Amino acid sequence: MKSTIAETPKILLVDDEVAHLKTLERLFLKEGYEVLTAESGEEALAIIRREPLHLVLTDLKMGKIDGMDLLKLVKTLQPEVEVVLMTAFGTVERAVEGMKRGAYDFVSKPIKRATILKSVRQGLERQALVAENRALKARLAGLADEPNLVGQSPAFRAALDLVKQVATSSTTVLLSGESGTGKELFARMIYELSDRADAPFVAVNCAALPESILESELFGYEKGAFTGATQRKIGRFEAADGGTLFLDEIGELSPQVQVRLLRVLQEGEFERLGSNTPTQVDVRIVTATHKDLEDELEAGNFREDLYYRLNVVNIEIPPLRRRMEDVPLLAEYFLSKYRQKNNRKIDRLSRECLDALMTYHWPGNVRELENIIERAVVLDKDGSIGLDDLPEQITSYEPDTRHITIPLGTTLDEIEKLVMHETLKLTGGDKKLAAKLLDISTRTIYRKI
Ligand SMILES: Nc1ncnc2c1ncn2[C@@H]1O[C@H](COP(=O)(O)OP(=O)(O)OP(=O)(O)O)[C@@H](O)[C@H]1O
Repeated sequence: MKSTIAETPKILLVDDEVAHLKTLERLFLKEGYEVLTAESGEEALAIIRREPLHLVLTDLKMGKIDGMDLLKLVKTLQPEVEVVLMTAFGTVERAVEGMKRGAYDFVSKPIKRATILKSVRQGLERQALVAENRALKARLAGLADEPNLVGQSPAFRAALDLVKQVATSSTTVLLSGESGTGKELFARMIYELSDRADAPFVAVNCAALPESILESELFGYEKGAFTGATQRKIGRFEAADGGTLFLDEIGELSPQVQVRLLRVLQEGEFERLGSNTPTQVDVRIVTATHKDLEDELEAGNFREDLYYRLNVVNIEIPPLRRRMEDVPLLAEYFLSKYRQKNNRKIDRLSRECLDALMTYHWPGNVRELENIIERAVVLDKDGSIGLDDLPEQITSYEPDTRHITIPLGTTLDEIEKLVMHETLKLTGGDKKLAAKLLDISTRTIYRKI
């Protein structure tokens, strides 16, 4: 059976017998694989560090880094890559030990063509299955567990864990995070997981209404309380009685409304506008802000006593650019959402499209990503979302050159070189300035170059 992998499989051959390595290379090239070769364990390690692979076929007995070492290194750096070991007479026991440590198979030298081809093909098939399984599981974990909150990154999970922890109490929660990070969704999640899930969830955006209207919206009014108050109206606090009131953009509250809110929090009661009789309510309050409320405290715009009442538990939702691992999951989620909604047949996001999404800095966070995928679904003509379906702000985005990403598994030596190189690029080749930034002497920088 031919391999079921869609991509061209990329395999690394490692053997210190050069003639043997060449024979193997020809054999696998003929099969249509992409083949990389290494004549030593050290050379192989350098490749494993930088190249995503599907399978490694390595001799067991080599110099300083042997096949067994490589097996462990592969399983550490690229755990999904399958390893097939080649053993000479007398090393079969080591090969069996290798299987225990995660090698897919071993073949004995002298190598028979049919045997090794079969072993590598099967190894590749398993690799593809494992990778696919993992992708599906990650997607399911993101989708099924919380129907509308998608994300797998540790930063996102930590915020979600906190939500689960506090949901069942009646504690006041302050959600902070940039615009579009999903604060409202988090508030709904707190509500859905709480004991109050059968009572109402009422959301008010404090920034959307002018002060006078906000006050009457929140607390309600009696007939005749002001011109136009032709009949009594209950406010959102009363509407949310027994349930949860979500106040979005809490940083926008006027001093007057802050005082009234503080009183509800302290005493569980308030008066409708135009009334002297207090109304009692039992409401759980969840608030959200994209502003830094501590700054607002310092600037005197927000009451300290109210801040401490609201901020009993603070859940910070990280901006999307700090959890880029979530971008592919969210993109897939929105693709399937808008594909269904618009009745479109689009099976995938192209590699280039995903790369572009992974490079962008997402100032508008998840909301921006959602809008972009919705637009792409509507614009798409060929059944696959490509670069041409993305707006210019994404395709022409130049990433910040002041940061570099270094994969784990890079040697300190290489890290040093990389940082020096990038710092010199940043200073336009000015070595003195680079030395200052790196906090080393100019002499050292010349020496290292
Ligand atoms: N983790 C997520 N999974 C799925 N959808 C998300 C997620 N986070 C945000 N969204 C979606 O992104 C959009 C913006 O989310 P939301 O309105 O909750 O953000 P917000 O932080 O309250 O924004 P603002 O501060 O501007 O009010 C919504 O359509 C929401 O459904």
